Amino acid sequence: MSANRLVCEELTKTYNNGFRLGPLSLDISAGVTCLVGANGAGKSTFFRLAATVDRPTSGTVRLESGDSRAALGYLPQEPTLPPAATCEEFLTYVAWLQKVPSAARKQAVTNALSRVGLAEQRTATVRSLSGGMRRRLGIAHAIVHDPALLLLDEPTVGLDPRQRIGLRETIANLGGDQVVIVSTHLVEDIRGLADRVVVLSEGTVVFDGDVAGLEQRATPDAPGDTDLERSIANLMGASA
Ligand SMILES: Nc1ncnc2c1ncn2[C@@H]1O[C@H](COP(=O)(O)OP(=O)(O)OP(=O)(O)O)[C@@H](O)[C@H]1O
Repeated sequence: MSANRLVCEELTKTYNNGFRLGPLSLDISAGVTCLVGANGAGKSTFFRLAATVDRPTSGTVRLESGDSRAALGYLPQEPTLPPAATCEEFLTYVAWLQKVPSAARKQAVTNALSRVGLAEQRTATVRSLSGGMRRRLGIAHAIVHDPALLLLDEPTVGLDPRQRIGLRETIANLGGDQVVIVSTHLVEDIRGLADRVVVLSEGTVVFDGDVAGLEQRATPDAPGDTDLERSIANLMGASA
């Protein structure tokens, strides 16, 4: 049985513009966790620390993995995809980079394409894909090596409503024994996706719980059309 967890202990990151993330102490287990916050709340900063592409000012973040699988898949906010490559060529290259053994590479690419609903686009070039398909290819690139921890930074930004629904279904189906963390500031993403919601405001955790618990935080005077919108509006202003 898998026991994958992302564990943060007193994690902080300070920038010289005065912004400070944390201290965060979080234990995130398998399933989909949505990291929610207004622009500048610290979501991408957290992702860069969790992906170990940036170092904390203090504290620790580590993946505790119950098996020996590859550690990390990371979809940054603006992934770079090679326009002239086909989906298959690109993912085969990524699988090689991620040290998927050559005998298993073809199957890994097939699995990743089918998990994101791009099986029929296998031989299509990246430049011929729609925006939504490119986002899904970005996710395929993050999951081709079946990582224990999957970090998706604002995967639904820039998509039309239909594409967002499709992508949410793709992400919801990933779940399983992976720790999946999705950053978003879109309320409908949270409702469609989250097993757990962590709301950040100005670098601090102001809510950590499930969607039902989040809805209970709504107050009638807050802006928004639903309890979820009203509670998030409240929380985003919480540390202001
Ligand atoms: N490399 C950096 N150097 C200095 N300051 C930074 C750096 N990266 C982010 N910041 C600052 O840290 C704060 C948090 O930024 P961050 O990008 O983590 O927020 P975010 O929640 O991801 O926002 P958005 O939704 O706009 O992407 C901001 O004040 C930002 O200006």
